[in-house]
Amino acid sequence: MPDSLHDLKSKVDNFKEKLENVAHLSWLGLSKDLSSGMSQPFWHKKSSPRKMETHHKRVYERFMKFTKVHVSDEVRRELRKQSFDNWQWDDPEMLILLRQMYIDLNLISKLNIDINVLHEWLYEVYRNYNLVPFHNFKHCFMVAQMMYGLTWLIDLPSKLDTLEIFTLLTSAICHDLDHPGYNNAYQINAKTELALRYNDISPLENHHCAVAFDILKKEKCNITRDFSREQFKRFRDGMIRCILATDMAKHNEILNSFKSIIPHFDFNDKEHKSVLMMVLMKVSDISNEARPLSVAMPWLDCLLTEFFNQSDLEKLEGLPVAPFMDREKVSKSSSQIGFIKFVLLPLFETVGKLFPQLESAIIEPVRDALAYYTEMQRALEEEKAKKDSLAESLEGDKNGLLPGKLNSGSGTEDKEPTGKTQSLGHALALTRNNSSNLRRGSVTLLTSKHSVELETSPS
Ligand SMILES: Nc1nc2c(ncn2[C@@H]2O[C@@H]3COP(=O)(O)O[C@H]3[C@H]2O)c(=O)[nH]1
Ligand SMILES: [Zn+2]
Repeated sequence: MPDSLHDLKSKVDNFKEKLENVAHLSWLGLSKDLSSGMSQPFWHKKSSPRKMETHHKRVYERFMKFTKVHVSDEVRRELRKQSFDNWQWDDPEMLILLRQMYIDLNLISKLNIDINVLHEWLYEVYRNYNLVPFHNFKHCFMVAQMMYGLTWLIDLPSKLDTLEIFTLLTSAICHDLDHPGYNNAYQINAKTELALRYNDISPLENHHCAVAFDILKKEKCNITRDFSREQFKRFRDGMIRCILATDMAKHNEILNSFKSIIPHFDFNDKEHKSVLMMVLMKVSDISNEARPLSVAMPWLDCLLTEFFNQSDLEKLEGLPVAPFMDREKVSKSSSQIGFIKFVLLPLFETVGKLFPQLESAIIEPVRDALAYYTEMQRALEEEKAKKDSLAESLEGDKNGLLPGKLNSGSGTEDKEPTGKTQSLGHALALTRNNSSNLRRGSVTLLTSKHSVELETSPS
């Protein structure tokens, strides 16, 4: 290698090393801003298998480096909160945080888990999540983090045994392994290999669970290595139940069986505990809207991106398309209003009967989210009505029905200076940035707390 090139390479290596060292600073505070590196969503990274391998290797190296770093008490406290912001942390850091959950729940010491085996297992789990918009490693992390937060909030260590706590956290981490980004309906309608293998019965969830046990079969990743036969059986039964419970086709069945035991719930009853574990999995899996808006909104974008990718493919392949996934029929607000009203709140409120602590921690935030999306929907409809009436007026004008009214340069749109806010009630105001935005159908919603750019659906 010529000297000048060698010199340049060593400078680049040096700079890379410095950058990685700066990354350590994030352990000192909680406000690391990675937004500059996020100009493109992570699933847009087009990667060849070789590039992926290199990327994984780098994640592994950074993760291993971080295992030597102490996680501050402040971060450990934050990790227990429902408001935890995953967007501030990158993948190696999230691996460290998952590791910390096992440590802080005393699972390592009580179940005699080799910490190096835990590292290998976590990395292998990470590698088995795909770069899809929603069902990726970050989602696995968030579900595990919610489960971890709930564990402390409702004091599970005093109600469940160590193996059950281990089963819950491990199920949360493994529950979407190798998700392809297309749901069960697609698998079944497209007659994919997974649907054939599992005879159309929860093909994805069966697959996630099978991959989880495949990973544990590797000796260097086997965190259950020291379990007795009885412990492993109990863990395996629990994992299978918890992961299969995340199939939304089972939603009503599980919720109803939980409702029926609430009046006489007994923490000494194995079956009661098992149903509770399934319900906690479900709560954690669909809990994004219990998070602050700044955390939840990007997740909704990810979810809708995955939905729309699927429905686009279904249209191309001539397969049935679910209306809630169809970009022609769904908006953020319509999607969330239905989901929160008919799925989230009935589930969360039922669990809240057994654990009143959930009221302020996750039920109230979900009610706030419902109010927010309801206002968003109202604003969209109002905007659409205005657009429709403007279009009608213009049409009438073209036909000579409204002489001079709109082309006099004093139409409603032109009268209002750019950025003027029109009141839409106390919680929310609708601002038009400028007339070109209006034409594109884009509005900005300003609430007392948040500001959100909206794309209205084409009319
Ligand atoms: N509309 C909507 N659906 C959600 C939300 N969170 C989870 N879901 C759905 O709930 C499902 C849970 O199981 P999946 O992960 O298969 O797919 C998930 C989504 O279809 C949300 O915030 N909004
Ligand atoms: Zn999930």
